[in-house]
Amino acid sequence: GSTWGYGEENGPSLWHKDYPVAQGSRQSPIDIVPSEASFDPRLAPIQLSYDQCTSINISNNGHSVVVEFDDSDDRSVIHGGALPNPYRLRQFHFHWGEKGCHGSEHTVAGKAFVSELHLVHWNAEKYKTFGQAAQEPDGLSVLGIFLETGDDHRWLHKITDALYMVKFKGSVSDFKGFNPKCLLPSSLHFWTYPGSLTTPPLHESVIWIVLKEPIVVSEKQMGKFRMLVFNGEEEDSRSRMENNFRSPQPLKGRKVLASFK
Ligand SMILES: NS(=O)(=O)c1ccc(C(=O)NCc2ccc(F)cc2)cc1
Ligand SMILES: [Zn+2]
Repeated sequence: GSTWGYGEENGPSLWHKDYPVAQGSRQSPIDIVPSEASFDPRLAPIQLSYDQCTSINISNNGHSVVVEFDDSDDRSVIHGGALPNPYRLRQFHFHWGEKGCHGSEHTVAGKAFVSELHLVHWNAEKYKTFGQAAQEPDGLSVLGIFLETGDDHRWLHKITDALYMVKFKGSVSDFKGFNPKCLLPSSLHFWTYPGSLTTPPLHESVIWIVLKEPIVVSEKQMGKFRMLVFNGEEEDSRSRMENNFRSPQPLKGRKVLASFK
């Protein structure tokens, strides 16, 4: 089909036809091999200054569920790691699999998790707009957090309770007062490497920061993500939103740095 997706006809293995950078030298996600990552003591700890963050809405963009933030000033930023300066929080979204299967994008020594949360930030100190930053090698930074199944996550229900309002592609709903700090694991130990957007246009503009420690959510909570659909309300093709992940891409000589021994 004309637009990209995760199906047989428009999925990741076909994206290179419209987006040749799909076969580039710094594509994401990757398989992170801890034993081959280099501990770098110069990496600053990750700091998330999200206390003044302003969430605006939650929406279904036909590929994932996205919570957007007001990024008109530096009220919510990430800094540390290998970042040259603070990067502004713009949105977060998830990637997940089907029931009982894996759905993360990054893997750790070949192990995939049930889902992966991406907190997307951009270098507003250097670039005027997100769109411009998204085309620059140091323009974006995405914080990746793995989700594994176990007990209910005490705060994730704030998101899963809102999913029924954005079942169909193109639906948007108010979503104010949500601080994603509640979705962080206890340790901010991370790996970092230069990569790309994991969906088209696949721009090679992301400094990835992937947390080692997953957060725990219940299978029931994950099930609520799977009641979303890729299609719009008026379309007759009904397809459950699941397996919206790209698989690991070639490392092509990149070095993965670790913030911990
Ligand atoms: N899964 S991920 O975290 O890697 C990811 C993050 C953001 C985007 C995005 O903003 N796309 C729209 C877009 C892309 C480039 C632009 F220039 C403008 C909008 C895509 C993928
Ligand atoms: Zn993502």
